[in-house]
Amino acid sequence: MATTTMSHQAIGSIVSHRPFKASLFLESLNVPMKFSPKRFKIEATASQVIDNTVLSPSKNKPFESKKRSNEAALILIRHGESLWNEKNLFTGCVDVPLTQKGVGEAIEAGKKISNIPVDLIFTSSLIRAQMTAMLAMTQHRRKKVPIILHNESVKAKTWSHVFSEETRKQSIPVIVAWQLNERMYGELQGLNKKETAERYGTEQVHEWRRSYEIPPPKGESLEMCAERAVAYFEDNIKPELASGNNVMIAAHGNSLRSIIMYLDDLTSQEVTSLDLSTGIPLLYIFKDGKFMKRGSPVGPTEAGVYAYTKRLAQYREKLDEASLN
Ligand SMILES: O=C(O)[C@H](O)COP(=O)(O)O
Repeated sequence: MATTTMSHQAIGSIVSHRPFKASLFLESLNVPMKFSPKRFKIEATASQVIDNTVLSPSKNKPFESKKRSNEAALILIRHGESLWNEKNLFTGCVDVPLTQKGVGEAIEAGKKISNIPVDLIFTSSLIRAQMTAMLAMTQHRRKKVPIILHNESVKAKTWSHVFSEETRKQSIPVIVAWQLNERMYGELQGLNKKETAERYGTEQVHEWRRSYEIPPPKGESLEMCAERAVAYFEDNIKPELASGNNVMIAAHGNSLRSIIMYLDDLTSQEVTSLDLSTGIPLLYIFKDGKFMKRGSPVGPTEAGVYAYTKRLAQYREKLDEASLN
């Protein structure tokens, strides 16, 4: 699992973000709600949130929806713990499944976002991200069925066609994109992270893992990973958000770091101290062409905190609780 490596300054700037302004988001969906001042409790039900979204046919996806709202939610989730996270091995593009703990993290992440409408899911082509997306959706209040689209060949597409409009409406298309894969870790894939640090030095390994420009031997730098991941985001995901579709992306530590760098306008220096925990969902609202970070929801009926890591989320929660006592 990833550890927190944010500098104090960076932590200060992140934890100082105000809690998730669900009001703004829900108001835009015409959801009647009451906030209790304590913990900003949202009393709108999930069905109110979902039912205020209007389904309609659309462009290239079979089950798309169109909103009355000019806002859309974007949820980012790094996959839960994988079997190689557990063993502390560099994984990169090696396709490793989740551990039991990772399964639990994905389910917990799903509970936190269970009230946020999801119209489209993007995942990498790696099983750990796909498992995370699917497990998270088992917790969703709306109980729509996530269905992986198979557009890799005409046959795959025709053979997986759904013939009922009603069934399609009760489904969420899942789009698999290799561009969202973890950065390719080159000759580090399969090596133990601690042993590699002992062999090459902590500083060198930190540079390979966290710097923007420096690639690991025969692998991708974060910059190279960003070139494909951010281009994919701009070409395929942003237009969906712009047309009002609520999107969830289940991907990886570094493909998401590069997307967050783009969304939060981080410099290549700032991104070196950005580390993501497994299974912490992050919510953004896309409105008027801009991304606003809203937080990591702490529970389906509660406001969130803005935190990239579990430790920061817990820290922020404690601060919030202390300020209310
Ligand atoms: O590919 C891996 O090993 C991890 O998923 C991410 O690696 P990192 O912790 O070095 O970013």
